Amino acid sequence: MAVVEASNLVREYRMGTETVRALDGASLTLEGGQFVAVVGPSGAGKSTLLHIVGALDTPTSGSIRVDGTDLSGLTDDEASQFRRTRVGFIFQFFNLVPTLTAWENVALPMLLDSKSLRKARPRAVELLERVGLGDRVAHRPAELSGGQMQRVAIARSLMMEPKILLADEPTGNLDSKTGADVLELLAEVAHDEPDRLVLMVTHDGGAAQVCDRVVTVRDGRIDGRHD
Ligand SMILES: Nc1ncnc2c1ncn2[C@@H]1O[C@H](COP(=O)(O)OP(=O)(O)OP(=O)(O)O)[C@@H](O)[C@H]1O
Repeated sequence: MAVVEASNLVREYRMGTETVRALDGASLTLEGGQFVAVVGPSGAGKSTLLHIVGALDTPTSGSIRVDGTDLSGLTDDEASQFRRTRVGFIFQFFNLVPTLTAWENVALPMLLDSKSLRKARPRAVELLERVGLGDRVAHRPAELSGGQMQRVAIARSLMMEPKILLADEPTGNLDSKTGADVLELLAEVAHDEPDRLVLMVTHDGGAAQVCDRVVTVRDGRIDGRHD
């Protein structure tokens, strides 16, 4: 079963009397076990697409199913539960909590799910080992490099074992060597589990080399083949 099935997505934003069409009939089907890059000109609708796939935004029309769930039918509470438990998010500026250690940041999704942070420690440490940071579990974000902070964020995105990871410009704040290492790690993570999909919006020219598929968004539509 496809992890993402988007059909004819339209997203309009009202700006006073103007209407901006961020997505204009975007259709896309993505299977798991892949690392997919979303590229395209600035303003094309890439982030809007990613936000709809992550249930952070809802389309004006069209249908979207992610990991078997029809997102258009969710209440606000169900959408927030979906985001917390079924999707991992990775951002350009890492979004780590500065006062928490690396392992606490990784374990945080469990706390939000009413589980104790301490109980989640073994799994958080295991995930930090997985991303090459077994010797940094007690460091706070300020004591880590940019690349290390992004690795912590990747470990955190895996905490709830989601089938889909969404990354918005994950290398945008890293130098090219560190960025290449992070792309390599994301590719490994996508291939670790047979059904896992890593979907990444990027302007990084190195992405095409490590990604299994590159999807181009132009004027709110997916260019070319979309199945
Ligand atoms: N919340 C919003 N309110 C109004 N317009 C918006 C909003 N979000 C996005 N847009 C508009 O929708 C269009 C698509 O934006 P989006 O952020 O998806 O593009 P993008 O391809 O991710 O661009 P970039 O590469 O510059 O990040 C743009 O014209 C943008 O100005």
